Amino acid sequence: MDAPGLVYLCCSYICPCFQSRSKDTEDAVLVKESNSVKSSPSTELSSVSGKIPASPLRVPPSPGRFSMSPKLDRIGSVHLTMRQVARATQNFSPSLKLGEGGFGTVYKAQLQDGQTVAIKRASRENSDALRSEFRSEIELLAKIEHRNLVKLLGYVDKGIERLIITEYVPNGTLREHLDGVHGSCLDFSQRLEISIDIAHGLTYLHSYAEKQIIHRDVKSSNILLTDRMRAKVADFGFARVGDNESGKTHVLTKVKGTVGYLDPEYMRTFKLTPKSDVYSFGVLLVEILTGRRPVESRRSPEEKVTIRWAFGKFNNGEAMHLVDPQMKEAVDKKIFKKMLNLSFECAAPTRADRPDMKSVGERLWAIRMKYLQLGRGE
Ligand SMILES: Nc1ncnc2c1ncn2[C@@H]1O[C@H](COP(=O)(O)OP(=O)(O)OP(=O)(O)O)[C@@H](O)[C@H]1O
Repeated sequence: MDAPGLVYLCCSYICPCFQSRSKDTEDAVLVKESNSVKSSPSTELSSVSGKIPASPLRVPPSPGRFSMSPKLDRIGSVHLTMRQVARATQNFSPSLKLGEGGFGTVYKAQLQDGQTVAIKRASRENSDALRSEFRSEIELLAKIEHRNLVKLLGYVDKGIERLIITEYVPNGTLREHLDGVHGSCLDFSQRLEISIDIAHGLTYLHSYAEKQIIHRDVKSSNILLTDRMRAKVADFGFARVGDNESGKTHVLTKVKGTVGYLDPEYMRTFKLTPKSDVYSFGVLLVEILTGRRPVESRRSPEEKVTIRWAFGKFNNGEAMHLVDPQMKEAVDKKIFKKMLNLSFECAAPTRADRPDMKSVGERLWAIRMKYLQLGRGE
């Protein structure tokens, strides 16, 4: 890491934003409920300063969101009636439940043509409040196609039911794999490939999608894995369209995201840019390398905030103490340090010090080259 980056990080960790969140945001935390015990709940923070409405229901239509198109129910390749959905999910059978998030419940479903899909069903009690989130997810997903992003297949909006049909990604979440829930733990090479996949998915959103998209909820439970351990970024419920076309550098908006992954500058200023995703990616990269969640509440105070703990160890020359003990193979010190360096740069407190997602992908790719050369004994 270059010196300025380190200086900024040091300042931040002496007085970390995790602890010194501006009072106005802390006073007005609107929590997007998460029933998942495994993942950190996504939250929505809103200013009470008067500049930004406190309630999501009072937010005026913003130019950053697409308007609801009447043809929306024709998007995607899968068009289902509620009766077909009921059949495909065996009446939303608990046995087909894949998981639960702030938006509702996700089911595995088998279509009549044999195709397996995932169906996200908005919870009834939240369906009105979450309607805009639902629309946001639909409209954004409909416009993207990339192998590292979960693909939207269809959508149903009938009466009180709101359902999103996406490709089914069969191998659980990244967090589950770091927890060893699926048997063997991820080895270093898998972690490196997964990091590259995530970086590529985010680069597409930031730089190559029809409109710039900021995900806003990059975290390990939103990364789904395929049978071949390729990663796909999921859950666009919080995604926002960026404002790069009009030449603006940021979008002014309520703070949404998940505690521990949230960009401190965005939390402080309400200014959202793709660099907020870069910050979350930095936190996620530390999680991938160490296996630890961004906030480990049961640990001693100096180890609670993983990135701060990791940065301290790294600066004390103890980088190799950070290797996830679940990784059984010997991890090359140089390669590991390069990855840590990159994660700290991404999680720099000031966004100007963070690289953009495209160069993060390129740097991970260069690390991969080095890693492969080492494996060949070059
Ligand atoms: N396309 C999919 N294929 C397979 N499993 C999925 C798919 N989408 C979601 N899941 C499963 O359902 C769970 C819940 O997903 P969901 O996106 O609703 O919530 P979350 O991201 O875990 O939480 P939150 O919405 O609060 O951030 C995921 O953790 C995952 O296990």
